[in-house]
Amino acid sequence: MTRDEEPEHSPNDDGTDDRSDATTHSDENDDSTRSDGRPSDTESGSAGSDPKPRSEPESESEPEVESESVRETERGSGVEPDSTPTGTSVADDGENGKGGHNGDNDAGYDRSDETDHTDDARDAADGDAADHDDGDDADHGDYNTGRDTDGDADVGADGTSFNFGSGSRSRTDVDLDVDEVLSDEDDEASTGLFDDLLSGEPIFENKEVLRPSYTPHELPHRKDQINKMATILVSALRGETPSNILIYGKTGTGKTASAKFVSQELESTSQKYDVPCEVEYINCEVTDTQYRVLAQLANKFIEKNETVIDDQLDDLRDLRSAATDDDSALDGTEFASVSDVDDRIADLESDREEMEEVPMTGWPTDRVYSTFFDAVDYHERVVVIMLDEIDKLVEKSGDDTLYNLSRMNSELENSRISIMGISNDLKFTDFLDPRVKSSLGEEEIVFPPYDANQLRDILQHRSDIAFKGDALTEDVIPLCAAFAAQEHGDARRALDLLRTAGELAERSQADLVEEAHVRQAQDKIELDRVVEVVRTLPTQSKIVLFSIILLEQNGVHNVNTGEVFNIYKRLCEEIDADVLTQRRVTDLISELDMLGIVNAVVVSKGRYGRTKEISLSVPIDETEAVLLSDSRLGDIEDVQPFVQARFDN
Ligand SMILES: Nc1ncnc2c1ncn2[C@@H]1O[C@H](COP(=O)(O)OP(=O)(O)OP(=O)(O)O)[C@@H](O)[C@H]1O
Repeated sequence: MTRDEEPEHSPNDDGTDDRSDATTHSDENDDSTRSDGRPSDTESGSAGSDPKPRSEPESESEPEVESESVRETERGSGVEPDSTPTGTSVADDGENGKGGHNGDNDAGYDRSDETDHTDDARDAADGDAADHDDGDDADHGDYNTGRDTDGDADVGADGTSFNFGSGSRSRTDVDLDVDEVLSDEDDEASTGLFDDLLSGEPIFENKEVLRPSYTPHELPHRKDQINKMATILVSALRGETPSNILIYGKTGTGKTASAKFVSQELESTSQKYDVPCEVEYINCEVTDTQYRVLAQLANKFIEKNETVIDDQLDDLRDLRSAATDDDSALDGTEFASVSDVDDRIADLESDREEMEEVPMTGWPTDRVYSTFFDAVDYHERVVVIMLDEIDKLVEKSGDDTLYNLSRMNSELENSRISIMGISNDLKFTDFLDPRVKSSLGEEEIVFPPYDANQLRDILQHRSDIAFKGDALTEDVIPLCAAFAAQEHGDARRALDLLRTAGELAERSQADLVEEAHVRQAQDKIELDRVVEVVRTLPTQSKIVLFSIILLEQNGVHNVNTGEVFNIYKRLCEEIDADVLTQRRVTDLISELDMLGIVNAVVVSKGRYGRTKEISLSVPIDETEAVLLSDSRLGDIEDVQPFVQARFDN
């Protein structure tokens, strides 16, 4: 029945991959560097061209260690300010010594302005003492001010109480009050590191609304697209089949958010008017084979059918017991007798029993298809199947799924389906069978990028819910909007920037989010991107990049391909990797250029011809750290000597 009846035993059929999986580097690429004579992906030209391999089997042991170190570096670069404005510890009575956090903890609050303690006092504090400290005692040599907040003695770690009333401290003034100690200990137990952080006035009212998972109720500047979708889909509420829709637009232009918004409205209106209409959403970046798409749909409909059957069975059993007592209960129903009701109950029970869930692997695709078909056609309804990132499905497994889905209506008896495909790749339809292409693209809706003013409106709407009143200085939203407008009008980027800026402000315990926080956020997001791109490069590209870094570290800037190739060869020998040709290395450098990791410019050298000058466009230390986190490059020991050796040549 289906065009493709091959079972698809995709390595991903375990249902475990997700977007993050899709960005980890592939083992296949690593294979390219083995010197065991096996065919090399990289040499064949495939590796290196895709910095984000999709849901292939991924190396699950992606090294985490170095990303930590990169994060450390970020902190060091001022991304996470490490001190608290003076006086913020006022509310911290008794907490300085908690768990050994004594003023220089790494949670972003620093009590260094009150560290004028004696060593003994510090010992006491470190030892989990109930050291009451009111935060404005920066200038005296005593452990505490005498403004003892509980009006009684303070107690050291060893159970000794200190009398601070005189402003001096003496171990001879031991005056231990056991109840006090115990009650102080109780206080200690109830306050701690997190209480301290929580006690600050948070900047956020509801941070969740800035996350991608949040579906906004208002979508400024998408009215036209939303109305067009609604105009097409309204026929579902009339029991007719809506045209298939293709939605295009660059990333972050609100395609998914708008489509989900319209779907929610459609479903709620269908409930209001009691019209059977359902929307099923599938993210094809995750569910990227025909088997998995059909299995997921089949299981969703089976679950819904079971609920419908259970409800009907409940009603029938009630009717049956009423009719057993009094025949007239059947008046006005389709049943003439109690035995008719029994027959219907038996039918439904057998239907329910036959509904078998599709396993995520193992069945022939044809069986999955027919199970899905039966499930969707079980009762009358209009179904809209929303295939987000539809291009990923086509790229991974061709257009068979779309072909089969788009032909179903001619065979379905009770139900009708309509497909809504969403893509940020405008060209993916070039790869479709012409019949699929024309059927799928009955209606097309384009989502243009947002400009800075539109992004500003979007941010304003969200920030009203996300932040406490007046938490943002007035330049924050325009700056986030301007940065994101440069990134092809990406609302996701704008929201990420705003959220990250808020988090940075919160971590530094600032009262307001300011322009500087947005700039730090921009740097942080950019660095995260670089780290991710570098981390997922094929090993050969990593070696080439590492060669460029080594040259730069040794003071050689604007290097040419020959120089890179020399170092590259030495590195390959060192880690026992295949050595590609210089021509191939030149290609890899061009790919790094396209990814924005290096800058390669062709310069004319007069009668010596033209040459490529290559320089690094990303932060050198962080990039090196990421490269060294690769287990193969991590094997490179003491690279310094041979870089120098190269210059000695
Ligand atoms: N007009 C808008 N108003 C409010 N929020 C928006 C708007 N447009 C986009 N967003 C938000 O921006 C983020 C990205 O939007 P969405 O996921 O819909 O983009 P997309 O076009 O589907 O991107 P991709 O192609 O990468 O999946 C989401 O958090 C979404 O809520």
